Amino acid sequence: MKLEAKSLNAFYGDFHALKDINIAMEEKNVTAFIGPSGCGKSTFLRTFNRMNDYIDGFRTEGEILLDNRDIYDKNIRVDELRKEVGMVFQKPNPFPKTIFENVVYGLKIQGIKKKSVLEEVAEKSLRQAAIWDEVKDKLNKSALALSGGQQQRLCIARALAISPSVLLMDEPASALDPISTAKIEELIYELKNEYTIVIVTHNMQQAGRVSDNTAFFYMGELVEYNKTKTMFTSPKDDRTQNYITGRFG
Ligand SMILES: Nc1ncnc2c1ncn2[C@@H]1O[C@H](COP(=O)(O)OP(=O)(O)OP(=O)(O)O)[C@@H](O)[C@H]1O
Repeated sequence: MKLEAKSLNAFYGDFHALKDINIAMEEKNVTAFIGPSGCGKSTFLRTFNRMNDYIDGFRTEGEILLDNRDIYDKNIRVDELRKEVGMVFQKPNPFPKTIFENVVYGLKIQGIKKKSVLEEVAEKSLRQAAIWDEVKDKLNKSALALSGGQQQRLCIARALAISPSVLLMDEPASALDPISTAKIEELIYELKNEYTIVIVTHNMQQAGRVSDNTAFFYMGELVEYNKTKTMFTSPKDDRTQNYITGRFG
């Protein structure tokens, strides 16, 4: 699915957090959002599944389009939207339930009860998230007993189980060790064959490794958006150059 923002402004009360953002992200591609702390990356990411709706005083102007549909239109059902646009957070957040119950959670909410269907989707999602071999013999054990890296892959499996088209990832590897991080990065690379992925990251090397395109944000503005290779070798804006060479942020 294609993701676009047109003249998007976002506010937390009086604070203008996103300023006239225009961007079109390609389908089945990985887009990385980079920029110094507080520049609006997470705010922008969360507009794509309307996670900011829960925040008092938050409002947007302009459009966020998912395959040309404005997701802030009043006819859009947010629960339907979230089936299309899955999200993985910075800290793994499995529910205090079994591994199996975690993966099938979204399906059960949708009213799917048939055991064979749940088992099939659980296996498929856990395989896609590259964690099946590690958990297949303990599906009925608590998810909280898994390592941090395993929990994060389980959360990715949980997001995939509802068959989204878009996967939003907010610093999905920042709480993980290098080996788990490498696994998540490989996984992102695999998943882009099927999903449109947007990842927020503070790690320039990671953006370079996993993304096709990169968007650099600074103080609520989208400063530069380009192919990742181009952005990292010949940034157009001085602010991008300073950031990617580690001069600030
Ligand atoms: N719930 C909120 N209420 C008020 N202001 C907020 C809220 N969440 C974020 N902000 C402000 O909006 C701006 C953008 O925050 P955001 O979390 O999107 O930045 P970020 O680039 O993702 O930062 P980081 O890299 O540190 O996670 C910041 O100035 C922040 O203080």
